[in-house]
Amino acid sequence: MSTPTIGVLALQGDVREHLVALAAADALARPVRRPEELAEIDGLVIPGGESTTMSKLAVIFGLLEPLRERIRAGMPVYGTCAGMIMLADKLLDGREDQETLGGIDMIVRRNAFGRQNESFEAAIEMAGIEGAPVEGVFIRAPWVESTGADTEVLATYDGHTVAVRQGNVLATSFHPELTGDHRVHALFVAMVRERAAAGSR
Ligand SMILES: NC(=O)CC[C@H](N)C(=O)O
Repeated sequence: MSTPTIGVLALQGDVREHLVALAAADALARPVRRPEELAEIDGLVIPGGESTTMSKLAVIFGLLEPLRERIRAGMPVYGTCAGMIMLADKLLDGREDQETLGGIDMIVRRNAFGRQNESFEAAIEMAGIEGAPVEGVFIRAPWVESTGADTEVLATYDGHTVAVRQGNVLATSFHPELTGDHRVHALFVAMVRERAAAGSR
């Protein structure tokens, strides 16, 4: 496959950092704000930021249903922090009217680490990432409270699940886009390539 095009949901949050990390991991990266733009991408990153705002803007921009549809149809998606929250089938401690896209059979607790410690860094051993542990940057981060049978736990910290994958959907509580280490983005770009290769077979 030629270089995959990967969108970064650009409603709110640390969009620019993801664009840089994706480009470093050999993808064509572009911001996505409008439903029409979904037709042009092979995969999508949902950045960190504030999930309540992102959810509100996704409704206003008419993106909620189109995004849900693409995820159901198998488009690879990677969510960091607020992005992980957006990918949860079920959410705890969300705002009452907060919508998620879903995509991973898991229950995510919003601001779970935040209650203990607003932000911190920790070395994270993550399945699928070779070599040294990933530097996990946690900022008012969620954790995964429980997962369904088809959801793979890729990493834990302090007994809590902080990285998961279900099929084509990947999520981390932490922010690899802030560290200059592009291995997690490279893992996601490989998922996008695999999916595209399977589709063209
Ligand atoms: N760094 C982050 O993305 C924080 C997530 C934020 N606490 C939320 O609920 O959306």
